[in-house]
Amino acid sequence: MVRIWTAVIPVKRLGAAKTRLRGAVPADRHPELALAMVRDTAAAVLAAGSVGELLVVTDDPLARAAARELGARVAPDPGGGLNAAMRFGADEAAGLAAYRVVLTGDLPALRPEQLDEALARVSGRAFVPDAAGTGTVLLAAPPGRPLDPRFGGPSAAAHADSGAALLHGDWPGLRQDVDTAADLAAVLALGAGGHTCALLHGLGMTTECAPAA
Ligand SMILES: Nc1nc2c(ncn2[C@@H]2O[C@H](COP(=O)(O)OP(=O)(O)OP(=O)(O)O)[C@@H](O)[C@H]2O)c(=O)[nH]1
Ligand SMILES: C=C(OP(=O)(O)O)C(=O)O
Repeated sequence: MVRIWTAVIPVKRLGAAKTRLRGAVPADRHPELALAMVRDTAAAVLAAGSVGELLVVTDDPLARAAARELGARVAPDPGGGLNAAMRFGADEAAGLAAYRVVLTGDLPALRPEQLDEALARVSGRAFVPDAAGTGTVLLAAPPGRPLDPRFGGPSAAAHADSGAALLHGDWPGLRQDVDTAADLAAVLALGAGGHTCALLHGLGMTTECAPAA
């Protein structure tokens, strides 16, 4: 039986987002890059067959508009940082009765089938580490189970220590979050989603864009 998940993506105000990525594109295009990555992540999540609904938790007006345009629901940022936003989206806005999965909004090479495959392997509370192995890109909780997110810093170890199961699989697009300019190059090599690729193409940073996922 295919389980249908409610996905949650938290998004920081774009003007304050992705500070470690600053300098990868001209400063006046930086918020656009952060938004393009959110758009590509959200579009791939919404295209996943096992996702029934996407909830974007943000106070950013442009991110709210983009999320709605894609067909996502929007919830306000409760304040208190990343984990508070994830907890609010998953356990309160979506509700404990749902199958819930949170993803970071910086996965522009995500492919829907990689997310479907990862979600199909979830039993209990579970997570997917990022490409570096230290951070987390996805945390899932089954009905009745609080999400208990521990993102920020070396969160893969924190999630494992909290009893979440580590999901194994060949999901390069899912794992490749973008924190630095080197991550952006990795995403281009994997095939960035349409919004991110178009922006980077316009800046002369890549010669071609594959069709969006
Ligand atoms: N709603 C909400 N989302 C957040 C908050 N802090 C981070 N996020 C989001 O959480 C996800 C993962 O965060 P990070 O990869 O650390 O992104 P970041 O904080 O923009 O990046 P740095 O400034 O480089 O640390 C991204 O989708 C962020 O937009 C917050 O306080 N509220
Ligand atoms: C917030 C996190 O991501 P990053 O370190 O990639 O910003 C995390 O992995 O917990």
